Amino acid sequence: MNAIPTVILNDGAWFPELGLGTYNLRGEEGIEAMVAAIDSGYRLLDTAVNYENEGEVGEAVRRSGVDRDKLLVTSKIPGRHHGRQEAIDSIKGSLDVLGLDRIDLHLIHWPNPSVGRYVETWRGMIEARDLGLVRSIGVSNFTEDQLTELIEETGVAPAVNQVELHPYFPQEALRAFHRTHGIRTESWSPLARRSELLTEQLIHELATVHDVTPTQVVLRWHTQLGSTPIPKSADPDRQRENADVFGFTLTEDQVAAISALERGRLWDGDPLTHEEM
Ligand SMILES: NC(=O)C1=CN([C@@H]2O[C@H](COP(=O)(O)OP(=O)(O)OC[C@H]3O[C@@H](n4cnc5c(N)ncnc54)[C@H](OP(=O)(O)O)[C@@H]3O)[C@@H](O)[C@H]2O)C=CC1
Ligand SMILES: O=C(O)C(=O)[C@@H](O)[C@H](O)C(=O)CO
Repeated sequence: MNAIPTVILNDGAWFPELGLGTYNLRGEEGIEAMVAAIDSGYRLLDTAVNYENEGEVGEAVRRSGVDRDKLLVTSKIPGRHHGRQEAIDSIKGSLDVLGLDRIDLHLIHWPNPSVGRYVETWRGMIEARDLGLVRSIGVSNFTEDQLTELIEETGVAPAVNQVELHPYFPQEALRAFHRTHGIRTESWSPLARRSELLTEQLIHELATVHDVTPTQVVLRWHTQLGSTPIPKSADPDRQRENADVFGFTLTEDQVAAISALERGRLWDGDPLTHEEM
């Protein structure tokens, strides 16, 4: 398997082109699944306060035997912790639960526009970064207008925006905005949560052409769009399959054909209306 390549974020930090989602990976089984992923070459683990598994992620990092500086842990601030001081306190809480002395990338999980505190929260994140509690700061589920507001109010662009992105919802306009502002796109639910996406005829045809699996076609599409997918799998074989996508290249026409599967979000996760506390 080719090693997972890295890119450089707008703050100079390195960031993998593919990582592991950990939603619902919990307990001893969850820890073992994460350690297996790290053994297979994953270097980015994506968690959140609301996943209630930061403890498992920290334990997997310690058990893996891989140098801490070669691993990257992402966590996220929940809606109930919005506010400047609340954000700093939330990050300190995450560090405690993780049992780590630094979080590599911290995100605002959802903007929660009706609460109206994401700019204040962002100011707290900037402070936390300056205090050395987190290395990089970013957001999740932010729209173009909300990103613009953060940048205009604070002068600091997020390093990453983690958003719903898969062939059914390719987010072309938002990705173009990210490129203009040096924001790295990260794809959540990159496999569309194993919906019928993996049975699409086009995806199967391309898998045959490249002698890979349908899942690998989809994940390679993400990386060629310039986004970091974070597929979740509890299974070591599927984890290896998902990470082994850097040995073939889709043509531009093939990438465009996959993007043409667009049909919308998986569920009602529109950040202008969906809020999570
Ligand atoms: N910021 C946000 O608001 C959000 C962030 N996320 C993040 O994104 C991550 C990934 O998204 P998620 O929603 O979990 O969905 P994914 O698109 O990653 O799909 C996960 C599902 O696909 C299955 N799967 C994984 N690999 C394969 C494979 N090779 N073949 C067949 N099936 C496979 C998994 O099953 P199995 O485990 O059995 O392999 C699981 O059922 C989350 O874990 C979380 O970290 C997700 C949603 C929102
Ligand atoms: O997984 C996440 O990060 C979430 O924000 C979840 O709430 C996810 O959106 C979900 O599972 C909602 O059904």
